[in-house]
Amino acid sequence: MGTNILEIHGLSMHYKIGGMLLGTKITAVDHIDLTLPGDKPQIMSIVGESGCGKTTLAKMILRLLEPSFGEVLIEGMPLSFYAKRKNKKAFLKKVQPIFQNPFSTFSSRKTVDTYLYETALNLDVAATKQEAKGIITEVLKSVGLDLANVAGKYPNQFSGGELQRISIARALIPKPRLIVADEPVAMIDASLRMNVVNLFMKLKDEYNVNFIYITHDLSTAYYVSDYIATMYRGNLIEYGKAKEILNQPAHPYTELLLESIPRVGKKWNEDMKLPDLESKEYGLHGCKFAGRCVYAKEICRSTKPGMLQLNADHQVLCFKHSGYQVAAGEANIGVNTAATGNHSDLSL
Ligand SMILES: Nc1ncnc2c1ncn2[C@@H]1O[C@H](COP(=O)(O)OP(=O)(O)OP(=O)(O)O)[C@@H](O)[C@H]1O
Repeated sequence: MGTNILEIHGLSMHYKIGGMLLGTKITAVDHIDLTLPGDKPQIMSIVGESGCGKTTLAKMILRLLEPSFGEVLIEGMPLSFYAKRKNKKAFLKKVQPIFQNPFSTFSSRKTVDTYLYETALNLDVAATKQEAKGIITEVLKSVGLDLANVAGKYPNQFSGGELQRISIARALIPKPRLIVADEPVAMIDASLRMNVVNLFMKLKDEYNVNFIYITHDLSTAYYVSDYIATMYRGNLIEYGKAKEILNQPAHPYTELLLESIPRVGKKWNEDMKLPDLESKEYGLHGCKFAGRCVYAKEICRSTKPGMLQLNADHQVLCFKHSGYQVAAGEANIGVNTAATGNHSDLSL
């Protein structure tokens, strides 16, 4: 068993909205624990609708945001290690980002191959420009492009799909252990999305690299993933092996999501209406999904569920699986039995 590629412990992010006095606090990521095993390269998708906290989680993994609480470890090393100036390069050699809009990744005034050479030389992957050229040729070939056709061109001379493939090639230059791709197909023509997603599957073995694929695009997520993490209003509500989640979704929200993926490129089912305002749901005391859940009982509204381990590869944040009992040491402490109504038999 290899070292876990990613471990997340009690990770939270609070944002303040509004002024110092009248402002409110939003918990965009709420005490998330998650482990991605490192025995073989994996693709883990983080799925959830707009505003559920996916980007905030990704930014914390990429060290672009400092968590309010908790920690992230990459191959056993806490991110705090990379905060030291001398270790910043080491982080970029291990973890690389791919962003949603490839046109904002590259400046319109610089040729894209300049970026590729800079990455190879600045991260000490190559000692000379000639050596860098060999590496760049190889990574571009891996994403189906030829250096001769890329060299000397500016971003606006490429399509979105081509430019995103160049971003992927650039991320591969240091042969990282983890690539965090935040909505990498969102700005690409629907017909080309599968090309990019298929590339992830090919590259994970070719480069022995793990991917975190953040997306609204459920069909590609379920197609490409080894692991799936579903988020809802800042909570990780289900996590586990993709096959198991596809065959036996345990959370009512994941069930709903699976019902809504008839075709590639499908986003969220427009019929899925929110009964509560988003910010109101964030502030709910119990399960954030209770207002939309057909199985919800009183306990779901009054008490925050704890993560329940269904088996070694599957966990869920839902009372349904514990027969609406509070799991010992899991649910939030200080459960008000009066608030839980007739659930006086709760085993805390
Ligand atoms: N800098 C910020 N200040 C205040 N609130 C923020 C900030 N960034 C994000 N939020 C809020 O935190 C919540 C989670 O946002 P986040 O962007 O992480 O979600 P997301 O799932 O990535 O959404 P999307 O798919 O639309 O990008 C949202 O309610 C959002 O409005």
